[in-house]
Amino acid sequence: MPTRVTVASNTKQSQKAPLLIPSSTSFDPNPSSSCYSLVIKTAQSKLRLKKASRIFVHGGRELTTQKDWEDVLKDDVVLLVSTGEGYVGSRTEDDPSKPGQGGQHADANPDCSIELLADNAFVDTLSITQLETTARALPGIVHAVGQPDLHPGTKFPIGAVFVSKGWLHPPLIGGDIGCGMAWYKTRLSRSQVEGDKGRKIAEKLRGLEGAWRRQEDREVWLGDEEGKGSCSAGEQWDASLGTVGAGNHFAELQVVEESSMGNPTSGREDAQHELYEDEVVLLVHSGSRGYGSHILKAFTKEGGHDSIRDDDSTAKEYLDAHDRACAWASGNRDLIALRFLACLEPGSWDLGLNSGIPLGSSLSADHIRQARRDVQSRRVVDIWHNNVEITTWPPAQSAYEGWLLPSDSATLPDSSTQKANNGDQPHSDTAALPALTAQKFNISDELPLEKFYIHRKGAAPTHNPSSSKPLTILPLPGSRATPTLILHPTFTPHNTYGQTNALSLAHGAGRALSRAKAATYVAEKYAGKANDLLRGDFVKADKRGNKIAGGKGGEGRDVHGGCWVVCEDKQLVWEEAPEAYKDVWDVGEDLVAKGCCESWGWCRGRVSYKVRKE
Ligand SMILES: Nc1nc2c(ncn2[C@@H]2O[C@H](COP(=O)(O)O)[C@@H](O)[C@H]2O)c(=O)[nH]1
Ligand SMILES: [Mn+2]
Repeated sequence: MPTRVTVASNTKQSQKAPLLIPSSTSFDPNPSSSCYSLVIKTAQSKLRLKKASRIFVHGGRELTTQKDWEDVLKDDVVLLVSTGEGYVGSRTEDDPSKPGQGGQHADANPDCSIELLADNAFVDTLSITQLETTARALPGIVHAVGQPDLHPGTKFPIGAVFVSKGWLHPPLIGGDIGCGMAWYKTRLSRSQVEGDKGRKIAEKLRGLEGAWRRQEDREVWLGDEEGKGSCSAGEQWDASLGTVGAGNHFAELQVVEESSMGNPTSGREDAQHELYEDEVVLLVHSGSRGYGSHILKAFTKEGGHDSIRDDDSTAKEYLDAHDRACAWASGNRDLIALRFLACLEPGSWDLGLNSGIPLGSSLSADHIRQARRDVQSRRVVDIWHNNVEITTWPPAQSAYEGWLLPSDSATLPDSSTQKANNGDQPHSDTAALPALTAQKFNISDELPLEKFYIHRKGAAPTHNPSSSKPLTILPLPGSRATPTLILHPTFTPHNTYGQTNALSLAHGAGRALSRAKAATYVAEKYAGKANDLLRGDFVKADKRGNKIAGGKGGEGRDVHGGCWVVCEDKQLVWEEAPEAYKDVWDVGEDLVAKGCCESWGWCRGRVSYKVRKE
């Protein structure tokens, strides 16, 4: 019987061709009638790899000897042909915790389904290779999704989702466990943040970098309502609670420019979880600061595990630590919001200011808990985009039947019958869930009990993981000077009720340029103008709300539409420039076209806070 294999390009693994290798073909690579020669010829003729010379299998093993071919050649194996370059993808061959044949983990699933949700959005081929190799090489992956914001990471792609069975993969979640985004309503009006007012507000954003209050107070902030448990990580890590952090974390004041959610006076009971035109909101993007990477280190290489079998006791330990970091990150976003609100709405949030209520004064735990409740009463939605979620799989159609179909979008459901959100936990957004669906939605009755794990490596969930109920809206941020779209997740036959997109959406526009490339390109383009790039009047909004950079010859062309940026780290000014990111409208359109969501409006950033050196 001939052996049925796939010959694929090592650098572009989606480029492939089937090949039948006759049983008489020699495993010894030297003769011209060898398996090696046949595969090389196929790569040359079918994949146009004229200089084809080396062959690998997933996991990185190179086929150079007769023994390699004997070990590896079997039906359905994928042979990756290189034109001299090394293996592209994650290597498993050197890792003793990953037994298997031919460098492939025994539980790897080379046939796992892989969806790429990008048609319009630019996607770097390296990220597609990373997506495919990760999906096929890591044990237990059953479905992988490249969101339209997919872009290359150090080893794994960002903007990706991996659903697994039997295995947990802490490195996929990465160090910023629980990173995510939360929107909060403010009482500011559009006119208070537009134009030069934005600059004045940016000036007011001070006292946001240092530690917040005392460790006892932070522990209460991170505690439960009864004061019985707390996700405090200890003083070392809690000291950074309430700070935005470096990289592309930010807290941004935005104006809702367009919304299809009516207006607050239309009597909606659950207006907290919807956004209306002209509202001014605060979008907070931050995670678990140093705490998450401390956890990752403890559970990876030095700790002896990269991927963990879910029946291993370490799996529970990791999940417990992960859940704490997620709760910590959520508490962090709430505290950042409190501190910002204290600057923005003076008088009401004194606990947010380190100078507001003297540290020594007796402050009851109730006072702190009340402040957290008050912040949560402003919270529209809070999501984690770096996390692992336990789920049943695939999503049951019946669970989402009756949920908004695209054609229903004009008529939003009456929320008067919906459960009020007391804001006591993240993701508790059920606002526009139709009463009909709310009654029908009983996930535990419908789904098999097998456990799967959704690993989100920079991807937003479509639902609240605690209740499994769909989220009403969630943010799709572009960059510090481009819009944030308001997405409404959908579950229809078009996206197989959330299976296609692995119950997830893009978490941002995603990088078009690596940090290194952006630093060189943007720094050159705006040489000597780092400070101008932070001015709201240096960039101009086009009709879709995207800003056209002032740049050479266009300096200071515009006054309206700009976002004032606080970023006292020059390197970040370059690395985080809007030019470094994909077009957020392309990303949104791809998700809509794939039936994964509807776009319900957009917000324009007016003041974006990254970092101050104080
Ligand atoms: N509205 C803003 N969006 C921004 C800003 N900086 C980055 N971004 C977007 O957020 C995501 C976050 O990605 P992550 O992988 O770091 O979690 C990123 O893809 C950008 O699209 C900003 O200042 N304002
Ligand atoms: Mn993030």
